[in-house]
Amino acid sequence: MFRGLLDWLRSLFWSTTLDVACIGLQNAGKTSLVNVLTNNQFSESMIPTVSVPLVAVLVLSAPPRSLPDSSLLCLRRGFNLRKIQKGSVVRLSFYPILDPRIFLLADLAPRRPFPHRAQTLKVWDLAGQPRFRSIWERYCRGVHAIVWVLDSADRDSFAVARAELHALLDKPELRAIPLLVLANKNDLDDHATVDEVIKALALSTITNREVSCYSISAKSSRNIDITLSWLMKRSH
Ligand SMILES: Nc1nc2c(ncn2[C@@H]2O[C@H](COP(=O)(O)OP(=O)(O)OP(=O)(O)O)[C@@H](O)[C@H]2O)c(=O)[nH]1
Repeated sequence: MFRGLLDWLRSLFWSTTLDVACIGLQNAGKTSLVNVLTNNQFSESMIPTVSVPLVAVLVLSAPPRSLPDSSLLCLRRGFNLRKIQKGSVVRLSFYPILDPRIFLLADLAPRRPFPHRAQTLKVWDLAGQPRFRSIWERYCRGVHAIVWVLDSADRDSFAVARAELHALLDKPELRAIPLLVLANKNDLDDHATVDEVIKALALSTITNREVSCYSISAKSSRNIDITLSWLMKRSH
C-alpha cells in the first residue's frame, strides 16, 4: 500500500517541470537521495560524486542521437545531472565526474527540433567535498528549490554544514529560492531530530526565503513521500 503510494508520487514527480539543486557536505547522501527519488534505488556502496571513473563518463555521456537542449549539457567536474525530457524523446542522463577535457560534448547542437514543449525534471547533484563547494552557487542560480542534505547522524559535521549553508544562502543571486533541508539517515541510531537540526543549522535565522526541514532516510525510504510532495509543489 505504502509502496504503491510512493510509486504513484514518483511517477507524478517525473511528469513535473522542476529544476532542483541538491547540495550538502560529502557523504550526506545526496546521490543516494536522488536515486531513491527518481528510481527507487538505494545502494550501500556509493562512489563519491567526484571519483567516478572517467571511463563511465565517456560511456554515459556519449552523444545522444537527438539532443533537445544542448545548453543543459554543460559538462563540468564535480556534479551529476539527472535530467529527463518527456515528449517524443525520453532521455535520462546521469553525468558523474566530468572532466574539462570532454567539455566538447557540450557544444553539440540539437539535430532536430524538439517537437513540443517538454516536461523537464533536472536535479543537479553537486559534489560535497571542500574543493567543489565553490561551484554550488553557479548551479543553484535559477533553480526552483535548493535541497540541502545533511547526515543527521554525523553531529561532528553540523558546524561546517551550518557555515557552508549560510555562506551559500547569503549570495544575492540565490535570494528567495525555497530551501528544503533534509536530515538524512534517520534509520541510524542517534540521528538528530528535526528540532535539533533546525537549531544546529540555525534555520530560524534564515528569513529571506521559505524554509522547510524533514527528517528522512534514503535507505529506508522514510519520508520520501513528503519530500516528493514538497518538491512537486515547487514545480512549474
Ligand atoms: N544508513 C544510511 N546510509 C545512507 C543513507 N543515505 C545514504 N547513505 C550512505 O551514505 C554514504 C554516502 O552516500 P552518497 O549518496 O554517496 O553521499 P553524497 O552526499 O552524494 O556524497 P558526495 O558525492 O561525496 O558528495 C553511502 O555509503 C550511502 O550508502 C541513509 O538514509 N541511511
